[in-house]
Amino acid sequence: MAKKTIGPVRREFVPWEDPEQKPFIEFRNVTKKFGDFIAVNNLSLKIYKREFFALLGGSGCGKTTLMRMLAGFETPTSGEIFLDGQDLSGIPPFRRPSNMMFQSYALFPHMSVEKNIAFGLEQDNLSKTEIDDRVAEMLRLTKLEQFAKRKPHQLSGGQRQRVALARSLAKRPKVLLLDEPLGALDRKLREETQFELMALQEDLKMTFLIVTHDQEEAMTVADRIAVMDRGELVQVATPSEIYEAPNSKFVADFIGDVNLIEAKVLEKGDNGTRMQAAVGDFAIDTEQTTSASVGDTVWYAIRPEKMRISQGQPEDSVTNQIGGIVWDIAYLGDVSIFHAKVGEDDHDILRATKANISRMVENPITWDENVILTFDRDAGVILTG
Ligand SMILES: Nc1ncnc2c1ncn2[C@@H]1O[C@H](COP(=O)(O)OP(=O)(O)OP(=O)(O)O)[C@@H](O)[C@H]1O
Repeated sequence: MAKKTIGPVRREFVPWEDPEQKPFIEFRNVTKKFGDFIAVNNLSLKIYKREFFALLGGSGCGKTTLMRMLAGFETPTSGEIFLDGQDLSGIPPFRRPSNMMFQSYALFPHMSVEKNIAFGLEQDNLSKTEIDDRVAEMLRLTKLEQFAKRKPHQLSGGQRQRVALARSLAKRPKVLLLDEPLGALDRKLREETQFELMALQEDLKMTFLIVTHDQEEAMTVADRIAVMDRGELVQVATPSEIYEAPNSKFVADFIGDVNLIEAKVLEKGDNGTRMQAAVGDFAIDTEQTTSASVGDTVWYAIRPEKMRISQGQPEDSVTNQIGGIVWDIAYLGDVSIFHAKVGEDDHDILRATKANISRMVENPITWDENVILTFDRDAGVILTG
C-alpha cells in the first residue's frame, strides 16, 4: 500500500533545492488580521509542484487561516498569493484551481456515493460521459467501487473520508487542500489512510497541502513541513531536517520529545567543544557549535532515543556520562522511556528511550536504581533561540 519511497529515489524530488524552479504556490508577505488580532503575520512561503506539503502548528497558530486564504474563503489584509503563476486576489473560491477537503467531509446525506462525487462535475456542466468516466476513476482510486450506491450513513468513518477525498479530486484541482482530513478517524485507520493519501498523491502527481496539528501525521505524509507559531513560520524543512536539526527550542519541543540541557560553551578546539552544565561537563563536535561562541549559554537538545541508559555510576574519566536515579518508567511495548532524576530539583529529569529488543530481559533497569546516561558527541544540537 505504501508506495512513497523514502530514501534516495524520493530524495531526487527536491525542487526546493533548485534555484531555477518556480514555486507553484507562493505566499508573499501575507498578513491576516481579525480586528486587532494578527492571525498571520507577514508570512512568505514557496511550495512546489507535486509537493506534499504540511502546515503544522498548535491550536490557533494560523495554519487554517493560511490555507483558507489560498482557497479564497478569507481575504488577506495585505500581501499576495500566487498559484501556478496566477495572482489569486479577487478570485472567488469556486473559480480557484484548488479544492479544499474539510474535516467534517460535508457530504450530502441524501445522495449516494457516486452522486456525491458527481455533484461538483454536474455543476461545472461536464458531459455525462466525462462525468461517468471521472466518477468511475475516482471510485477505483479510492477503492470505493463496491460502495457506489450507498448513502453516507451506510458507510464507516474511513469510507466517508474516502468519498470526501474522491469528491475533492474529481474536479482535478491543481492543488488539493486538506484541513485536518484524518482528525475523525481512529489511530490505526488514520495511519493506514496516511499511506493511502501518499500513494494517491504519487499516482495523481498532484500538489497536496495539508493542515495538521499532529506532528507524526505531518512527518509521515509530507515532503516538507512548515512549523508555525503565532502566525509566523518558525522552520520550513523536510521531516528529517526538522527532527534532527530543529532551529529553535520551540521546534525541538514541538516535534517529538527532547531533553534540553542548559550549558555554557567553555572551550572550542579541534578535538571538540567543551560544555559546562549543572549535570556535569560534556564534549560535543565543534562543527555543531557554529551558532554559539565561547562564553555563551545555550540549550543542548538531545532526543531521548539518542541517550543510552545503563545501570551503574558514571566514571570521572569518561566524558558524556550523566549519573541519575530512575524516577519513572513508561513501558510502551516496543520501547520503554526512562525518566532519570539527574539533579536536586524535581525538574532535573532527563529521558532515555530503550528498545525492548528481547522478551527475556536480563537485569531490567528498575525504579530508584542508579543509572548512567551516555550520549555521543554528535547526538544533539545547540539551540540558541
Ligand atoms: N473569523 C475569525 N474571526 C476572528 N478571529 C479568528 C477568525 N478565524 C480565526 N480567528 C483567530 O485566528 C487565530 C488563528 O486561527 P486558525 O483557525 O488559523 O488557527 P489554527 O492554527 O488552524 O488552529 P486550530 O488547529 O485550532 O484550528 C485564532 O486565534 C483564531 O481564534
